[in-house]
Amino acid sequence: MPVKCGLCEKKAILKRPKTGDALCKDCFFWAFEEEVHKTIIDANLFSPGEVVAIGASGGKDSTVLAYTLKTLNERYDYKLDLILLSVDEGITGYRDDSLETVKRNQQQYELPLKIISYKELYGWTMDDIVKQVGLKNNCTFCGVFRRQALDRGAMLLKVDKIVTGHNADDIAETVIMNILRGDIARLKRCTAITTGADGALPRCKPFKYTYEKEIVMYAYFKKLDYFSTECIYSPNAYRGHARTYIKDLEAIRPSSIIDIIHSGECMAVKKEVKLPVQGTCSRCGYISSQEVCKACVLLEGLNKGLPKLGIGKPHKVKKLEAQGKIFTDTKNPKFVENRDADKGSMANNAAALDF
Ligand SMILES: Nc1ncnc2c1ncn2[C@@H]1O[C@H](COP(=O)(O)OP(=O)(O)OP(=O)(O)O)[C@@H](O)[C@H]1O
Repeated sequence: MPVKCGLCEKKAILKRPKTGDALCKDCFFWAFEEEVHKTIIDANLFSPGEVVAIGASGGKDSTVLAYTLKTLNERYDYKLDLILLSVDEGITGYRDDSLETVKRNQQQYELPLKIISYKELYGWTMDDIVKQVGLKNNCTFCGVFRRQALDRGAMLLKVDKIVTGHNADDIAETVIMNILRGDIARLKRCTAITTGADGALPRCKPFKYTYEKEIVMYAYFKKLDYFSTECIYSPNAYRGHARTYIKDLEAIRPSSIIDIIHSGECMAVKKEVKLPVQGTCSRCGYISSQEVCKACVLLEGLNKGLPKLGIGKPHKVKKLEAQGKIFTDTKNPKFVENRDADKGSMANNAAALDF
């Protein structure tokens, strides 16, 4: 006998990975969207009239996020101005193709789109960077630059908030990775649904409690147009291990993903523990817990042919500084000379974008 939908009389066509409920297509869409709505309302993510940039990579998560936010904005009259914001990292055969998907999404969802590139911001594409640094550490450059590029693009657009498609699996992976690395500062903030509310642009994750498998199912049954190829420059190996571990746990007990997020939320850091203090980068003005932000250090390394600069701990940067190989003190006239000589330096490129 066919299994009936748990919410209506229709035939069930799927079993929800998160709850195990048998549902028909329409009830699944409804349950999925309502859970995201509940997350948004419970966390008070948006206020009427806000301009919200959706970090759009063309992948499944951000495509489903754009579609769901547009649907909910209309259904519940959030009164948000939604904009798609894409970062072009300059990865031939990967990002150029996924950006074509975003351009189609722009037409399909009738949302404005802004594309900002590493080349215009930093003077380097990821293709150039990989040629110089090789495959091993390129994810560090890409991750640091993308984070900042999204903020810079959002500031250009004068938006109030950025939303990204980070889902429950991503957050659970990050909790595990931060535990394994003993990174208390990141552990403390990685489960927050909104970050950066205290200074820079707030960044929200409406899919914080949404399972990746359900996002894939939603995209599949809604026949959404998304790009599904992995980045050609090697997936982040360390995250890959955490991902496999989470998937194994999920297979044994689906609630593991939410349980790990809840555990992360419940962890408290003792008052005595010294945590990095958020300030601003003395070079580019971007938020940083160091005198010079990671993006500027990485960029300086690239421009000086020292690509390993900034990979690893800040004390290594201090050592190079002591040896006179780099200058991170903006008040030091020697540094200014060096910075001005840099081809495509952050300062020059940021100025071109009116930052
Ligand atoms: N190039 C980009 N431009 C704009 N936003 C991006 C870009 N890359 C990632 N993001 C944002 O960061 C989120 C997490 O990115 P991640 O690289 O982990 O990819 P993902 O989990 O495969 O997500 P997606 O399926 O949306 O690509 C994305 O959902 C998106 O909102």
